[in-house]
Amino acid sequence: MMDKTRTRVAVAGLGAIGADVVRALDQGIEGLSLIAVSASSPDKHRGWVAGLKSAPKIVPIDELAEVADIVVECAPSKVVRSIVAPVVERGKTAIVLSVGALLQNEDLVDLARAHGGQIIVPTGALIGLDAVTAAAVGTIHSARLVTRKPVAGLVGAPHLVENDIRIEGITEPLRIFEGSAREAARGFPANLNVAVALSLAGIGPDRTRVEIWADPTVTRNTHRIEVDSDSARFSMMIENIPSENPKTGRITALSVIACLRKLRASLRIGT
Ligand SMILES: NC(=O)C1=CN([C@@H]2O[C@H](COP(=O)(O)OP(=O)(O)OC[C@H]3O[C@@H](n4cnc5c(N)ncnc54)[C@H](O)[C@@H]3O)[C@@H](O)[C@H]2O)C=CC1
Ligand SMILES: O=C([O-])CC(=O)C(=O)O
Repeated sequence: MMDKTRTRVAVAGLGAIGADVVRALDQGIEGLSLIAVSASSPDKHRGWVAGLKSAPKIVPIDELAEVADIVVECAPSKVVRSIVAPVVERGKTAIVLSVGALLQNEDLVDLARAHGGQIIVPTGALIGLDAVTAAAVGTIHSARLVTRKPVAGLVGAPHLVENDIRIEGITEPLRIFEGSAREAARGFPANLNVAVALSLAGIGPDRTRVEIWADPTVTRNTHRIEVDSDSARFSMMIENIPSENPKTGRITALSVIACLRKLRASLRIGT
């Protein structure tokens, strides 16, 4: 029987991030129960899901909000709206990984506000959002992100296709984009969530500057942030080991798990 004091969590998408988050919930996170998952091809995942201790239900994404208190979105950006809207409309919590999609669906935040729901964006593949959100309480003068990714982490991005920029076979680092976080999200919807996360933590998608390099000399997805504010100046770099999905760093799923642990933890560290 379900323990009513536990918060019911559902996970939408069982790819690189979602599968790790499901495994962690199944192994146990204080105060949380894994109740349901969604997959684009349920039959492919049925055996794996049945083998979990918690044996969550597999339901379509639009049913997750009914059965869970918290829904973790780990799916492609095009389905973010159909996952998040029903959750926040019910005054519940959505943890969103496809952060870039929030820029095309800004009203989701208004919807959450109107119904007492909440959208949580974990630090994900980035570093330092604790410091950025703290600095944003004061005044941030500038925020900049420089991303370097191996070619495999960038191929197929709309910005490259639309501008006929070929990166397969390059032998030296090539700067493929410079612009705002909003433009980066449009041009690299599956590769630059970090730019949008930084911008939402700091000075917004239009003032946050982004540079992207396709770099055949790196094996890791590398992000450097530089922030100048009236309380501190800082720069930080993270070098992410790609997961089974070359666009996604391994640390991203761990960031979600850390975020879930914080929800009900007796000791909570960090902003
Ligand atoms: N915030 C951050 O720092 C980061 C965010 N991301 C984003 O997180 C999201 C998930 O990333 P990954 O796990 O690496 O992607 P992935 O491609 O490995 O997994 C996505 C999964 O969603 C499933 N899916 C597609 N449509 C669905 C539907 N209608 N219902 C249920 N499942 C569906 C796919 O079959 C796939 O298994 C992506 O949008 C990615 O861009 C990725 C890395 C870092
Ligand atoms: O660094 C990573 O692994 C993922 C990334 O850039 C993103 O999705 O924004």
